[in-house]
Amino acid sequence: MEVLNAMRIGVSSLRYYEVIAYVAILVILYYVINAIYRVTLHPLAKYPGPFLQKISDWPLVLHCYGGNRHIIEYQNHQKYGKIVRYGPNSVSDDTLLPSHLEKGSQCPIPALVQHSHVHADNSSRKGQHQKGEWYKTLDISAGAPSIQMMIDKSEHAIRRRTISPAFSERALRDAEGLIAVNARKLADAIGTLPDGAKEGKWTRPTNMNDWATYYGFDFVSDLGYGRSFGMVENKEDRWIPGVLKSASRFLYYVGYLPFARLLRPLMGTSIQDYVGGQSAADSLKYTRLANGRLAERMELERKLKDSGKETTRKDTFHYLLNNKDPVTGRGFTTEELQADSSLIIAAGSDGVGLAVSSTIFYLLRYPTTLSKLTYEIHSAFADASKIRHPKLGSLPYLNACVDESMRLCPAKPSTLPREVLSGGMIIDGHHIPQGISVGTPTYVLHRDEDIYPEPWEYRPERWIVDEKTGVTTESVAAARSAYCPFLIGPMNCIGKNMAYIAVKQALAHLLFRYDVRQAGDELTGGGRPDLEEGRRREDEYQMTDYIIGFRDGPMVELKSRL
Ligand code: HEM
Repeated sequence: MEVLNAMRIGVSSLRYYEVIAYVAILVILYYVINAIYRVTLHPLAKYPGPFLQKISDWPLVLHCYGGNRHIIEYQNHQKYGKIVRYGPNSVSDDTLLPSHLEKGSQCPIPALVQHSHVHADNSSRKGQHQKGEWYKTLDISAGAPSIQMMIDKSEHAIRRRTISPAFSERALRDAEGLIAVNARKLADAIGTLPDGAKEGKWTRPTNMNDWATYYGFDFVSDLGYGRSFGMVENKEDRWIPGVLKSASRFLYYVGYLPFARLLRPLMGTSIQDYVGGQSAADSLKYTRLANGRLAERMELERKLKDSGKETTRKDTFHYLLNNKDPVTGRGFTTEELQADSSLIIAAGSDGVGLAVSSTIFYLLRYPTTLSKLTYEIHSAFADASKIRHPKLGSLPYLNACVDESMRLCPAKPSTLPREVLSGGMIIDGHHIPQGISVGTPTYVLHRDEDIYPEPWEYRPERWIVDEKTGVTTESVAAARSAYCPFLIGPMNCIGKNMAYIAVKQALAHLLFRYDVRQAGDELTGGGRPDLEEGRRREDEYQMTDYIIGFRDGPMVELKSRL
């Protein structure tokens, strides 16, 4: 008691600035001791990585904020090797297991794609992992998790079963007609650019990425809600892609903030309109937009039911509003539907936009490839109305061009975090303990020169077995097995087949209708010598990584071929 009294007297006799100084010293001491622990006794202490990233998560937050995380990850793996510690509790692994290659395995699966993206269903199995904490901030504003946020595997499986009919073979067959309408509108709209209408004239320069992005949003909303945004034809809604980009940046870095869990309860409230800058406000604006789209669609469904009519068009939300999980009988709550509404617009639109604009960039950079692809498309279809599957899906060069674009520009280029569960897991012979975040950076993996010789080159031929080019069955199998723009396993992209159709429809319609050339002396959209290190390759289409790869350019001109 006396001691306590003495302490109280001691503290009360301190001046306020002395108290602040002592508190500051204690805080600094805490961080210094923590940093020393993280580089000495911490279970990840032996793994190489940049010093600041070993002791703090703040560099990662800055990389996400700056949009260059994929580039930093590439540089780190070049410098430190296959396993890199990129945060106090996080490691990434970028290469194939050498043992698989030596054995000449048909399916040399990358170390962490195998472990972290293909989830283990047996909960007692060693090597268990689940999606990391970062996922908890995605789509959080809706008040319930979206399917992508579902961390618990059995809960995810229920959600996936319920959503699956919207992406089934049958749904895809119905979808292609609608996607083709959107692709035709894209080609029509580009043709009405000034000058292009006059026969034999090139259009004025236009930004291919803008058009590809409008198309991505239009097809996703048409397919999702039965009503297109109409961005290709009208300017009214063209503000939406900018808001999504800004919102995406916000959700990216906020999810990695060391105090993210304290912020989560505030997310989705009007506080975001005032605190957190423009991107926080945009995140809320985007949520309201997605909620609004859903509310309209729910109202339509209600009216249809009241009138006893069946919908003639089965869009994605027709399935989501009416489906129940066949095993548990559970349907979706409104909050879950809102979260999936935000997810589906974001997941579908920019991924497809990126694949289309990056393909056009690389085709302009490689004129022989452009000629070969144009020839293939023209030989396959007598007129634009015939551009449909199964023929569209069977064009080997088009398939190879699309795969090569997504190899170089995967829509989610950086490490997607997976958390190791109890029992730990073994990666490349290393035991990684529980609680550690692991993952594979797709951008880095897709540039592994053992699997993709001359990895920076856009070479669709690497996907086609051909004696003349020296591409063997084995090399194509190796390239395929490490290829993961949609990830691998039960939590991969459910819209993968739809995305392929949308990308091929757009490219086929554009190249069928037009000759395309770069506008001006330089091909825009690539790296430049005056940019930061890692962004200086003129032949590499540049992405700004805010979860999804955002981009600009190329500026193009088009001339009608018909
Ligand atoms: C080229 C285009 C696309 C690419 C590269 C792509 C890529 C991906 C990736 C990598 C994931 C996993 C994300 C994670 O685990 O964090 C994912 C998930 C997802 N994607 Fe896509 N996507 C594309 C287009 C689409 C389209 C068109 C749709 C729907 C219309 C869609 C719907 C979804 C959904 C719903 C998920 C969550 C799946 C789940 O958690 O079970 N995506 N996508």
